[in-house]
Amino acid sequence: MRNFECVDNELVIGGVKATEIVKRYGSPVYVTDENAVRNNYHRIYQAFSKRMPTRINYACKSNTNLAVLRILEQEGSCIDAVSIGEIEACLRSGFSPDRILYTGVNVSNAELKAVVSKGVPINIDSFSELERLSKITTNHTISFRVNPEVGSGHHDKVITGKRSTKFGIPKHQIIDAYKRAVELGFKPSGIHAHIGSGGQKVEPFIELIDELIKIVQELETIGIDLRFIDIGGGIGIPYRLDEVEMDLDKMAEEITSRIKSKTKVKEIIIEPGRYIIADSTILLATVVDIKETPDKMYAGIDAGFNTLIRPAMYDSYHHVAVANKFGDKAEETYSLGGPICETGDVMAKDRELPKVEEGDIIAVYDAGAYGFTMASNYNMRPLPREVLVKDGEVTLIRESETIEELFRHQRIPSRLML
Ligand SMILES: Cc1ncc(COP(=O)(O)O)c(C=O)c1O
Ligand SMILES: N[C@@H](CCCC[NH3+])C(=O)O
Repeated sequence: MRNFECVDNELVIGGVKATEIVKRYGSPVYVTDENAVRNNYHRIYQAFSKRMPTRINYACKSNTNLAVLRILEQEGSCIDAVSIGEIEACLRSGFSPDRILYTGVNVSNAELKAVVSKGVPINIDSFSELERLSKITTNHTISFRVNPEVGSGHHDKVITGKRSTKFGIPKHQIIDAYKRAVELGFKPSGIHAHIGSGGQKVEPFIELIDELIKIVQELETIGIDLRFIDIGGGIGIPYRLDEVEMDLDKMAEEITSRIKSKTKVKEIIIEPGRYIIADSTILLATVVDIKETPDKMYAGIDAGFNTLIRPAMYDSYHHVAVANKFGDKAEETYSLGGPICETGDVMAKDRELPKVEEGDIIAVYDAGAYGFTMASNYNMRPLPREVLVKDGEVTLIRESETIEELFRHQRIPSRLML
């Protein structure tokens, strides 16, 4: 969580007052600070690259805005993509196919063919996918995702590495997968696992690397030498004031020292999404309604789980502040309800805030990862704008949808028009 500048009692991001942004672009609006994205990328890249050759595959499912992708392309990042749509976004943003690694789950033949045709390396998730790919081509760069039976994450729904989840090749079958790939004519280049998202502890990553190293060593004894180990993403960030950042330096040291001393592997890949983009972005919303119930004060805002679903979906905590009363002391406890017709549509529960009035601007922190990318049109509400701020300048990077656009894919059969 970032410490934002306070000027004239107002929250300032990237040199621009939040109120100015809302005046110009309306609300709700996602605001991304370009310098923060660049700095986050550097921090994680440096932590690992000073120890061994490192590749950052930014997990673009966290935020696929093309401007964000351009920034990361300029920084030298590579990409973790999960769909042909994400691949297309990255190609359009200037990433060459070899800078993208496709890790799908339950991949259809149509998608496999499309990924092959784009020349993007494939990280295979199942025996079925391997066999189906071999019928399309065996002249393609592949690696395997293993289920390491090590899991971690901020919520049960986002822990991927536990035994028996839908992800990866079961640990006890992974050696056979490599043998089969070689038999089919492939030359597997690496191994991948992802334990889950948003964990704040280093230990699961150490457990993971120990598991991956055991597999790599066994492969080396049968003559299959891998170029890279990809430890996936999942590095959490402090969403609460009293949380501390995970010790990235310790994580990097523990992992890289083991790889270097125990395997022939030459490169580590990390796939951070949240770490790079979450705290770069705030969501600005306007207070439209105040309601006092017998037990609670609600401040009603114009952003609900259609705009940011994490609180409703995972009970996630996002820090909130009144951007136009940024220096004021807290006076009352409010819950921030959204405009969606569901009881669970509460962005923030029981927060101590300055006196909130209609027209105030609420800043929802750490909204850059899995914010816009998980937004929806539920209740027929158009998707919001996104803007980029840098050194006092604001640029629109996504226009909001219009009501008209909500109808563009619907068709009414003519017989219903009679
Ligand atoms: C395969 C893979 N890699 C990387 C990530 C990125 O995770 P995070 O945003 O927690 O770093 C995800 C999402 O959990 C993922 O599924
Ligand atoms: N969407 C989740 C993270 C899951 C990442 C995708 N594997 C979140 O908002 O925390």
